[in-house]
Parts: sequence; structure tokens; C-alpha cells
Amino acid sequence: MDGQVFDKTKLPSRHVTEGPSRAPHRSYLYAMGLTKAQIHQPLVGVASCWNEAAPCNISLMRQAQAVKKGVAAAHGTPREFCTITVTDGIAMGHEGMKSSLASREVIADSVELTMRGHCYDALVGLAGCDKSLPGMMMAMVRLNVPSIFIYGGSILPGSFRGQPITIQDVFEAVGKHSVNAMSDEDLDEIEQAACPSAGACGAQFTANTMATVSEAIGLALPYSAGAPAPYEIRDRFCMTAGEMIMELIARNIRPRDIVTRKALENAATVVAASGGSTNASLHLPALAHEAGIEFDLFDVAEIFRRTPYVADLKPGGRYVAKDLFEVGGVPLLMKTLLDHGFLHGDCLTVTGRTIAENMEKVRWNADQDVVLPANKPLTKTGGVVGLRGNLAPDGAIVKVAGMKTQQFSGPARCFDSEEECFEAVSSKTFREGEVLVIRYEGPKGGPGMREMLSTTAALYGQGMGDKVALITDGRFSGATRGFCIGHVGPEAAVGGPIGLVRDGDVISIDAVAGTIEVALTDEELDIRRRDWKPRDNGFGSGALWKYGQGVGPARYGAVTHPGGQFERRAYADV
Ligand SMILES: CC[C@H](C)C(=O)C(=O)O
Ligand SMILES: [Mg+2]
Repeated sequence: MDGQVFDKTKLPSRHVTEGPSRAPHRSYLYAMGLTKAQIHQPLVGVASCWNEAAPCNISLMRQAQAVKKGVAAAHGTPREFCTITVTDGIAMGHEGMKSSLASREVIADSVELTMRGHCYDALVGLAGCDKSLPGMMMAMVRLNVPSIFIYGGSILPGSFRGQPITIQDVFEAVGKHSVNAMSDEDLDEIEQAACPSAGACGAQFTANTMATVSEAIGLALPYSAGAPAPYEIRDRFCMTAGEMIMELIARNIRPRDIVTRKALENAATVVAASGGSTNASLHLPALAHEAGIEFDLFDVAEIFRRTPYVADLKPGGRYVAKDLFEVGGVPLLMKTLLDHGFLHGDCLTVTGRTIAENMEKVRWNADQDVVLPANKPLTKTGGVVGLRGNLAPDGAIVKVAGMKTQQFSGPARCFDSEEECFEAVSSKTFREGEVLVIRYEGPKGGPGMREMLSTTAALYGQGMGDKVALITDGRFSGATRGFCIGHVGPEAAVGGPIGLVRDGDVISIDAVAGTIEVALTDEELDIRRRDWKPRDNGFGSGALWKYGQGVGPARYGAVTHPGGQFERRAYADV
């Protein structure tokens, strides 16, 4: 990039830095120590989700400095800014979780507004936890300025009595403790041992799933998703991203050149192949929506159905993110999928090259069993399955990776909030064979479509994970295991059938056939629908009220600008 001359008359930052009328604007930049030369170089927004809320984000400030060095080395002027996060692990199991999905929208919106307001020419975005990854990528596609995504990296595994553990073990320990199968002392020991470093939750939970997506969709540099947060090699990826962004400006390569329908299909493929988080079936439609591409839960589910499950990662399998990185990272997973025809190789990426070109130097590693060859998979279909039926005309999703049985039928036991169900689980006032129904927890109903790891992990920890099924119009965490069906749509709050179910109605789920049915006739459902009345969710003002007013259905990604609208006029072209 040495000697690259950028034509500022074509870049957005000209509105801030060029001509006599922008003297006041330049004064502010001089006030922050910028030189004349730096002011007239391209301005690169370095958006970081750094904060002290959780270990996922704590290393992002360090990594952002490396990005800035890279930008400066390639004759750009980096401008760092931060946005908020809501960290699921800490928001879990209480009202705080209602803020989680809403935070994805706030992150995307806040990055959008900072970029627009200051006319930055490009974006390098660093994100470390469940909602900040999709939120940051959504902002990139929405703004459509040259962009590179950087993941903050995974946490290192913990160790408990010689066994590697993750935070999932702590959530499940709560269930064991509730049935007196774990002592207070052991719970105390495990909670102190599970999280030994900075970084996002260590298995193929939501953060690592979306990090895998960031490479497969083409917005992140190859290998950059895998290195754990404390590893210094992350800083090298960050430096390279900083240099690379200048190249993308020069070549005018934009996120919507990268995030095409085929790229979204590649993203769904790596989710299924790695037994990733069900949350991806929300985030991929949301990302597609930013690009004006129709790609809903059923499109995701169709790819899940035809993708082999090859990466033996927790929560369904044996290994964690660090293990995957050590045997070859996301490129190893993509290599076997590409070689066996499951990925589109011709999609452009932020390297300026295609997926297939990026893969040219990747060699298959036969000396490991973290990723199996795609022609000898763990199972022939993906680890996550889409469902549809009279209980979920707008679809539902279930993670089958690691599950012994894929069919379940039983009488419903209904709860109108997660708290009610958690109470029943803690006091064991439910029976084996039942289908626990948690409703009024959808995007509008909650509001906020809560993840329910506390409840599902407590069930699992009690040894009830495959003895009951759980269905909800809410969501699950990436660490949820057991027969748990989420995203049931339409949600109860808008009159969906899940709100019409009564205790004792028989519900049948078949993950092989892809169906979810309640044994009620259409006539009976119509009669019940006539008696149904909408409920007040208790939020009359503030961010969650606003979210509940604007949010669309889970099937289309639960975005707050639904109705087919997307940002057609990229601000960089104005
Ligand atoms: C441990 C699970 C994590 C906190 C989470 O919320 C997710 O992966 O979705
Ligand atoms: Mg989560």
C-alpha cells in the first residue's frame, strides 16, 4: 500500500475534511493531535465493543490498538469509537435477558450513526459476544462502506478436577445442585474455575458460531476467528485487517459485494456443519435483510438439512474453540466443505480474493478428529433442524447435534413466562414425558425473545434433558442442549397457535420429518383463537417498549426495520 494516493473527492470524509467551509471541522481534528497530512488521508472508523461488562469484550481495546497501527501503516487515519453490549452469560435467567436481542439493533444503529455522522470512509469492527457480532456485521452491510470484521476471540477452557470445562458446565451445575447432586463447595469451586481468561464463551456457542460465520461469509480474514482472545497472534490479524481495509478502499470492495445470497448460504452451511447455535437462524436472515436479500428461517433450515455435521464441538460434541484453532481453525472446516461441494467457492471475501482462492494454500489435516471429512461426517444432516407444522406455521428451530432421539410426543404443560417454568423445574413440579411450553417470550411478547439457558441447563443438570421436551417462542443459548425447540412462530403475543395450547394437549415433534404439531383440529384452534386476547407485557416506555413496537417476526430475523425495507442508498455514495 506504500505510496497509495486516495482521491478524497470521491470519499465520504471529504464532507468533513476538504475545502474552506470545513475549517471548523478540521479544528476539532487538530484538537485531537492530528496532523494536516492525517486529516487529509482516508478516515477509518475502528468500532469496538470494548467495555467491562464481560470477559468477551475486555480484550477488544488491546486489539483495536493493533488495528489502528495497521491502518496508520497503510496511510489511513484511524478513529476509534465504542458501542454498548449486553452479555448473555450475565443477562441470563432474569429480566436482563430481555435487553439482549434488542442490543443487537442498538449496536448496529449506533455504529451506523457514528459512521454517518462523521463521514468515515471505511469500517473495521471488533466484536466479542453473541449480539455484538451480528450487530456489527449488520452495520457493515447496512452502511456498505469498505469493512472488515474482527472477532475478539474465544476464552481458554477452564479446568475442574483434571477435566476441561466451559461456562456450560457451571450453568448445568446449577441443575445438579438443585437436586442435591452437587455440594455448595463444589459449585463454588467450579464457578471459580470455568473462566480462566479473557474471551467469549469457549465452545461452539453463539459467539463462536457467529465468528465462524464471519470467515465463511467473507467479512473476516481467514483464520482470524479462531485464535483465543489472550493470544498475541490476534494482534497480528488486527494489524493485517488495518492494512487490508486501506486496500479495500482503494479497490472499492464493499460488504454488499461480499454478502450475497451465495455467501449467506455458505454461512448457514458452516453453522450446520459445526453444530452451531440456533441463534444463527435469526442473525443470518437479519444480515440478509440489510443487503435486501430474502433469506428467512426456512432458507436457513433448507441448508441445514442438506449439510453434513462434521465438527465435533461442544455443546453437542467434545471439543472447544481453542482445539479447532489448533488443528487448522475455520479454514480447515471450510476446506472439507469446499472439497466435497458444500460451499460456493466463487464468493468474494475481504482479502480481495474468493473463498476458493483463500483455500488454495489450506491443506487437510488428517491427524486430528475435531473436524471430520465431509464425506465421513458425524451425521449426514446438519446439527440444527428447522421445523414446521400447525403449532409453528412460521417455523421453529431445534439443535439435534449430540441428541440421542429426534422424536418426542407428550402432553403440554404451559407457562406464560420463563420464570414460571424455571420455578416448576427447580421444584420439580413437572413430569417425565411432558412437553414444557414457554410462551409470551417472543420478540414482541417478552419483549426481547429471551434465551433460556438457565432453565434448559437446569433441566439437563437434573438428568431430565432427554426426558422432557421444551418449546418456546423465545430463544435458546448456544450452550442449550436437550430436546429444546425455539423461535416458534407466529409468537403468542400476536395470536400464534403456541398461545392457544392448553395443559394436556398432545404435542409431537419430529426432527427427522421436520414437523411440530399439536393434536388439535383447525376448528378447535379457531374456536380458541376467538377467545384469545392480547396481553400487556408491562413495558410502556423506554428501549424495550420501542423494540417491542418495531420488531418483526423471528422468521425474518427479528429486525426493527421490517417490511422489506433496507438501506438502498449507501451513505458512502452521497
Ligand atoms: C454459554 C452460553 C452463552 C452465554 C450464550 O448465551 C450463547 O452462546 O448463546
Ligand atoms: Mg446467547
